[in-house]
Amino acid sequence: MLTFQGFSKSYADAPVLEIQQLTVPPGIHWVKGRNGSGKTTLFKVLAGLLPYKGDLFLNGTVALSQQPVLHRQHISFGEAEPLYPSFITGQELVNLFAKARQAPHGQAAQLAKALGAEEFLHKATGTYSSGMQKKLSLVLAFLGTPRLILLDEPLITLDTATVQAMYALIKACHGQGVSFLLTSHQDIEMPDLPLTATWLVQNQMLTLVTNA
Ligand SMILES: Nc1ncnc2c1ncn2[C@@H]1O[C@H](COP(=O)(O)OP(=O)(O)OP(=O)(O)O)[C@@H](O)[C@H]1O
Repeated sequence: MLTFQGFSKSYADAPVLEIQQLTVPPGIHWVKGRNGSGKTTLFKVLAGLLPYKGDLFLNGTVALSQQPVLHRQHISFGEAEPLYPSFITGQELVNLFAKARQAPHGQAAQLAKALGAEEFLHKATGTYSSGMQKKLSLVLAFLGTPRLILLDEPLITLDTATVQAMYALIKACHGQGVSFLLTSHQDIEMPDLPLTATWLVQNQMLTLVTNA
């Protein structure tokens, strides 16, 4: 699903990630690592938000650095602590993302309903609680037809019902061939999620810990 070749990421002269050759297969992957190990940096690179060296391929063919439009259509990213311009409404953001990602008709409303966001999307995001911002970020992450969804700390600030709704969405998308990379500091039980593998970001590398 995701192939790294001679990949590295540094901030100024400080190396954070160095992955010479690695292929992550399709599926649902849990990415673990200590604070500051490089998980968010990895996700931001994969989401096309940060520059890097080397090559990254999605499904063997899409070279992410050379096909930025396809890249953003195929990989979406839900940030750990999303922040939006306070004056814009959730619905305006949803409409923007739906258009940019060519989301199927009706998908945005379905996602908003499933994640319990429909009752507040008409309000400006500056009025949202952190849980409401998180729900909006999940709606945006699932919009369109991404092949890989990156969810950084998806559990933080979500209530129990929304966590279950998110698991159901992950499971449904996985059934349609979508892959996921998830991070979490909480050792949570995910009995309903068919986890493919667990990875560790450590010493600048991404290392396989367990195959499910
Ligand atoms: N914008 C930046 N400029 C310089 N260094 C940065 C920047 N962002 C992150 N770093 C550094 O990169 C390293 C990895 O940070 P990153 O945020 O990716 O870690 P993380 O594994 O997501 O951590 P956490 O679990 O605490 O969220 C850290 O040493 C951090 O100080």
